[in-house]
Amino acid sequence: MQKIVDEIASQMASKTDKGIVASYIPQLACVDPKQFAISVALPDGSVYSAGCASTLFSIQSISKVFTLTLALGKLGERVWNRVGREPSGDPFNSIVQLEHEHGKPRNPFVNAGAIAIADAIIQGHQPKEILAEILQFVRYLADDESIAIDEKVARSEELTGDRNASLAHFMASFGLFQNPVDAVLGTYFHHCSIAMNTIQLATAGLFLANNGHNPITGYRVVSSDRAKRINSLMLMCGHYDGSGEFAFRVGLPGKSGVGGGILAIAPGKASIAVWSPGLDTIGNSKLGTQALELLTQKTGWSVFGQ
Ligand SMILES: NC(=O)CC[C@H](N)C(=O)O
Repeated sequence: MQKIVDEIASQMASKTDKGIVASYIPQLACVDPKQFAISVALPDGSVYSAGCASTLFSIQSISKVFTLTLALGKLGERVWNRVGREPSGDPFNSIVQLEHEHGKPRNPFVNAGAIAIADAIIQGHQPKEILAEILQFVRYLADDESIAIDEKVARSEELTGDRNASLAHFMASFGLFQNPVDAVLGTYFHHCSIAMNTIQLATAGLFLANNGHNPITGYRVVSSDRAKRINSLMLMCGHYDGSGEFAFRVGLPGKSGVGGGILAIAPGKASIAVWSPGLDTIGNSKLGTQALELLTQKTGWSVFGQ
């Protein structure tokens, strides 16, 4: 495995088109687009990495996998009263579907869906308490107490978050929110601003590759049935309107973030984190996708067959 990840990192280093760094969140535009990292965590707890695997990056929408998992734990099937489970076929921050579908987002991974999930998990608590709980959950999954929120990124998102505020207020106008919109948005912006490296992220995803069981701590995080369902949502919706292309090229459940990270799950085999900040036109990591495509070609990992 070490040889495979080393080969992938050296092939990615030679690519000239590394995509474009997200600029609508100004703090993300400051990141050097030449960076690349990959970590592959196996169910026996071993992790194989190449590139700048200990460099922290903004996990952005990958955090939506963790908040969905928490929401399912707190609300069970009632989560599906708040969000659907269908691919949107629209950009992550699109507002059009929301009007047709009376304020209920298509899935928990588009921005509107994740904002609705943030509202669902606050349950009358202070946003600070919920953020502490989200962070504690991610630290537990990654087995790393050092994971934190990048306050500069959170502030940058808040200052430029008009689109997300529009989505939130629009949903609230249907009477769907249980908490003040500002509290919900603050929670959402902050969980998107969690900073992690690929080693931590690949480790945090292991429960999804291991039937809901965290092989490092020995604890069950979710039932195997729930892990299967989270994986299916990642496959169908994890890359927004690029989900079909990602399934076609990579063949694994995956969740991307505009920070350039992708968490991909090969059920029963591995949890993989890649990071390269340059994005394609849809907002998914350009080299990250290419690296995962190469990895699945080399390993034969795919949920669709060898
Ligand atoms: N695709 C993403 O990673 C988007 C998340 C980002 N925080 C936003 O709200 O726009």
